[in-house]
Order: sequence, then C-alpha cells, then structure tokens
Amino acid sequence: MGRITTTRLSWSVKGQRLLDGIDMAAHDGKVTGLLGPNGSGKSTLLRLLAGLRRPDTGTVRYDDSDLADLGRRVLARRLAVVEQDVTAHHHVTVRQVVELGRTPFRGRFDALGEHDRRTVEAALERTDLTDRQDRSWHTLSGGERQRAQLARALAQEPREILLDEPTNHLDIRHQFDLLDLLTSLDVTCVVALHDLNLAARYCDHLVLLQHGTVVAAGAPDSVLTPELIRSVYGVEVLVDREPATGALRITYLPTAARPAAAVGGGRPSRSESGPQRFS
Ligand SMILES: Nc1ncnc2c1ncn2[C@@H]1O[C@H](COP(=O)(O)OP(=O)(O)OP(=O)(O)O)[C@@H](O)[C@H]1O
Repeated sequence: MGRITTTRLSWSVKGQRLLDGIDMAAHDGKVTGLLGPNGSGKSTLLRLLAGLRRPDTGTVRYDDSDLADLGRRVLARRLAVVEQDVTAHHHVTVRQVVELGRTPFRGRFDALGEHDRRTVEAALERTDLTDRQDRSWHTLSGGERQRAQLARALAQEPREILLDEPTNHLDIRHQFDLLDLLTSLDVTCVVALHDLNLAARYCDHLVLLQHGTVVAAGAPDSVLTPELIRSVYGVEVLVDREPATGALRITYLPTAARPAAAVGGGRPSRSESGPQRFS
C-alpha cells in the first residue's frame, strides 16, 4: 500500500553533513510526524524522501522498491508532495492548480476526463475551496494557498503524501480540518510539524530530529517526554492528558521555570533518548 522506509540515509552539502544515518519508517496508512528544532533537517529529509535530492549514502524504499529505481512518472502516480510556501503563476485559478494533480495520469494534450473532473471537485470540496475555485492564485491568502496545494495533492489520489509544515498559515479550524482530513485518508502521510500538541493529537508515530540525526522515534507518548523536549528544544514542559479527550497535552512552562543552560539543546546522549531509536 504505501510504506516508506529509509536505511542509513545521509546527505551533505559543501562538506557539511546535514542528514546523518537516518533510519526511519512511515507505516501504511498512518500519519508519521517529523519533529525537531529549526534547521534540524526535516525539510531536507522530506526532499530526500520525495526524490528531489539524491542521498550520498543510504536508501529510500517505497514498499519493496528502491526510490532510485522508480521512474519519475511511476513515482508521480503514487506520491504527492506539499512543500512550504509554494508559488504558482499569478494568473492561474485555484481549480487549475488543483487540476495539476491529474497531470501524471494524462497524456500531454489530453483533456480532463470525467474521473479527473470528479476527483478535482472532491479535492476542492474536502479542502473547503469549492466556492473559491475560480479565484486567481494571487488573490488567495496564505492559508487558502496552503489548502489549494493540499487539494492538488489529493487530486493526485496518492498512496503517500509528504507535507512540510502544512498548518503554518492556517487558522485553528483549518489546522484541525487539515489534520482530521489527513488522518481520515487511507494514505501514508509524513508531515513535518512544529506544534507538539498537534503532533501528539494527530500522529500515529513520531520521528524527532536534532542536528540531522534521529534522536527518538516511536508512539507520541514515548517521544514527547519532558526529558526529550528539554534536551532537544531547551524548553521545560509538563506532559499530561487532556481530561476531555485523553489526548497527550504539552504545557510550556514560563521561562523562569526553565533550567538555565538548556536553550539550544546539545546533542542528547543515547541514554537520554529513552524510546526505541529507529522504528
Ligand atoms: N542547499 C543547502 N545548502 C546549504 N545548507 C542547507 C541547504 N539545505 C539546507 N541547509 C541547511 O541544513 C539545515 C537543515 O535545514 P532544513 O530546512 O532541512 O531544516 P528544518 O528542520 O526543515 O528547519 P525549519 O524548522 O526551520 O524549517 C539548516 O541548517 C539549513 O540551513
């Protein structure tokens, strides 16, 4: 269906190792959250998973196939990518952006068929954009653009979706709508997130990065511990469960309650990593 795994994945630029020996797995139909401070390597890892960068060493596999052996068109028919702050030509409409999701399934000069049109309309509906489908790209807000990019990805009917901070422009309701939608899809999702509470609530599995390495991976309650959050983000937190839903809840403590030297977080030792390191 759509399992993504990496083995000892590394990538460098100008002699600087930005990803170092990443072993991770995104499970069939599940939502895997990529967490980590600014610059920890989340976007770089997503680009390697998408085949937009070639690893120096290591492999990415989609089910049993090595990404390096999958042709561009085969990959485009199964994998959708939602990058941060994508631009589009000013004068294209929302609907035209979403129709691009059907490109891998059509000949270059083929018109959209009935199935293409129905898929595009369903994607517009699911992202709450039906009434804005004729709007020009340049008139959209940041959040509407983000939803249009998600709609394009859904129109691709993918088996896997990679999303880089898809909620960063969205208001609270649309953040919940987007993540509810992702969790309801029968699609393997890998999503880079900054909001630890959203990660706790919506992700089945988390991969926590620091300095281009995986410092912890596993179920949210094994990764989002006060010790790991302090070590990686340099922030003191309380972790408990919301009374109403039972969901894991992270409460950030005021600066005065934080330990003096933790900010910036050094590379944690293996013993601090606690949960299973790679899964
Ligand atoms: N092409 C590049 N050339 C040089 N440095 C790069 C390049 N791409 C990424 N980097 C650096 O690699 C590190 C990881 O960047 P990346 O964008 O993957 O981090 P991130 O975890 O997604 O960060 P953020 O949370 O800020 O989006 C950063 O220090 C970044 O400056």
